[in-house]
Amino acid sequence: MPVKVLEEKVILEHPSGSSAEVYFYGATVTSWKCKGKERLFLSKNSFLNGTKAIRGGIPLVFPQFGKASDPSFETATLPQHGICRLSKWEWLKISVDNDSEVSVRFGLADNQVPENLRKEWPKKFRIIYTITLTEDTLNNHLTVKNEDIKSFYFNALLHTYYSVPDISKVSIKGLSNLSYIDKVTKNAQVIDTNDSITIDQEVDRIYANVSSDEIYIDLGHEDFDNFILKKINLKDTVVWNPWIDKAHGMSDFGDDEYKQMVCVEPGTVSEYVNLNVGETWEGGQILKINK
Ligand SMILES: O=P(O)(O)OC[C@H]1O[C@H](O)[C@H](O)[C@@H](O)[C@@H]1O
Repeated sequence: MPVKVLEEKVILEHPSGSSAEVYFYGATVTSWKCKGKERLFLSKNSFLNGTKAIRGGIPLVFPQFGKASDPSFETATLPQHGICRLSKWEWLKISVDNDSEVSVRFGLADNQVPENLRKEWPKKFRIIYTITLTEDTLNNHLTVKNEDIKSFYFNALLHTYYSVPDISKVSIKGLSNLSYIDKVTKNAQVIDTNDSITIDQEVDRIYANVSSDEIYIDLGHEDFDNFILKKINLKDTVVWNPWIDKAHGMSDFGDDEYKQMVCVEPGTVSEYVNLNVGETWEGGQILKINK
């Protein structure tokens, strides 16, 4: 069977041997294996029982990235990163199943969000999340429909944790010579003139309005394929690694695990999308392994 529906998660299997796992909780993709290797990072300390957002894989951020800076804004009382990663999603079954791809769908409407979160953002909406697996790609596609009687604002982001063999060898290309907001130093605008981003300390950056739709994550290791990330209608990119002190401070993250991961997160977070009544917004990413 190319798709196994278990109690807590769905497993997609492609004839080539690639596979993916998606928890109903958060519709969080927790595993993507291809060519015999795990490509996503999932913390060994992550909660998987629905009591806390899953630490790893691809948590979904919506309708607020981080916390809103304006305390009077409509998303201001939501928890960090919003409601999607804290809600149990509906299984909308298999949409494609053939020799080249396996595709499944999950749904989340306002009335499926836990009551304590729903009251903090009482908008009517429906999200369809489509996950498609091929031999060497994973495609995550979101549609958000406004079913309210008023327009609403939102951020959306795919908080993707890549598994890396050694963070000191990783370089990220496609973001050089761009200004970013540095959340670590609280500097409003910084320009990195290096050809690529390397990580040897805590990194937490928001690159806004990135002109290229492709980002390359080079693992710098001959036994590991690199990644190409193609962004679809997601103009911003967040790069994050907690490094030593922040790693120690997270109960659901191993002290040394910062060496095995990097988050490269396409999203629309520098400005809110204003979605009119009855309208639908779409965005997503395609991850591809690349020699
Ligand atoms: O701990 P979480 O709520 O999952 O957030 C984890 C991280 O997410 C993003 O990458 C933010 O830019 C970081 O500031 C934040 O620390």
